[in-house]
Amino acid sequence: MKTSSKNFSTRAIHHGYYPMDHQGALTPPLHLTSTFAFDSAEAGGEMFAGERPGYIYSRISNPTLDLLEQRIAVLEGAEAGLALASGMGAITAALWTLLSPGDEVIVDKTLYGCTFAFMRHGLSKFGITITHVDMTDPANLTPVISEKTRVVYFETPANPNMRLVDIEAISKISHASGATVVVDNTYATPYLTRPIELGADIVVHSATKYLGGHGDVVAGLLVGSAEQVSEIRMFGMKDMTGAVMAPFNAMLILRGLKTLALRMERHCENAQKVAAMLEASEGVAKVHYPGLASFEQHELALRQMPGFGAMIAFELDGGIEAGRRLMNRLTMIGRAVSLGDAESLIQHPASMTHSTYTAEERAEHGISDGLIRLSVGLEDVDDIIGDLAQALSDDA
Ligand SMILES: C/C=C(/N=C/c1c(COP(=O)(O)O)cnc(C)c1O)C(=O)O
Repeated sequence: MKTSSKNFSTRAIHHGYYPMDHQGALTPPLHLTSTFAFDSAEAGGEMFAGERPGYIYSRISNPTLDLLEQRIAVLEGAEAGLALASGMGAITAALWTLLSPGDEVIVDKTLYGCTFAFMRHGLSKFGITITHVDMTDPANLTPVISEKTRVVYFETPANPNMRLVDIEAISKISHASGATVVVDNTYATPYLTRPIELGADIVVHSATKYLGGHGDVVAGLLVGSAEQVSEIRMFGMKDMTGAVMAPFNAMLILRGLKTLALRMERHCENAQKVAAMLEASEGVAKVHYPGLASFEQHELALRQMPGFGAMIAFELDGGIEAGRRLMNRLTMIGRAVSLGDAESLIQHPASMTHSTYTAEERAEHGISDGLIRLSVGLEDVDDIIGDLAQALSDDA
């Protein structure tokens, strides 16, 4: 793996916190408070007016969340960050803030199921036009984007079929037309890709996944310019969604970030071996993993990702029935949605995470009925491979 951004782990562990400012406490204090007292009535009024810094109410800001927001911003190379209740909270708070009736959003052909539902069945109820473009070829964006395009949105790699989007190329075309580029960086994490450094404006995360990394919290994060983040905080989060992260969850994500680099190294190392084993296995029709030479966008993966992540999508010769048999035969790998946990997880997008798409929409958006999604965990890779091999063997 090529080196990631400089001092990534050191910043993930130390940035923004000095123990001697907190009675020497090595671990940052957990501010389990919903509200904050004011020195005086005047001070309170000045804080509400934005004339005096300070904390008012934890639906607006909280010291524990502040530290997490500073850390994710520095790791993503952004000016500012915002902690929210979930990935969907981050996505919806950003888009409710950026969009008004009559605006258009251009999205890639493949999105996580609930993001797709929010765009297609949520925003469209309020006069926002959603247009899907196959962004694997940036040239497809040029004829579609217009002065009405407020946001260009995509995931890279995309959940669940692993499509990559060239962040730099799409950002150039989007900015030439005055659109804001929002990238969902859940699959890659800032350890493998920093969209802001490649020209994107806003990055959103389901921190539930790799950033928390232990399957014990639902959370969201967002980074961007100080101005954009402040606007999303005070409008999209405080008023439009109320999607506030609990301080305890912020502490869990802060802890997850400390080992993110370590975990992504092992996740990637395991996934590369698992992808190679699947590709060589009888009964496996196709494996979609950016680190395989056979991956359609392998060249872009080499250019955009120093490591290829730990998500694999694959299809079996026997279609979904064989896929179900495989999943049901596994003894260690968990049959569960979500991803990025220490535990390896496997699921069937068409009937689970992407069941928000109709069958026609799935076909149109590159989510085949036979596709299986595997989140490669941190177990010993021989055990992951062994579980898959025994589950595949009875079908071979
Ligand atoms: C069950 C959840 C899955 N995903 C979620 C998800 C979200 C939404 O993130 P919250 O679940 O609201 O934290 C946003 N962006 C991406 C690329 C995601 O994969 C899943 O796929 O298995």
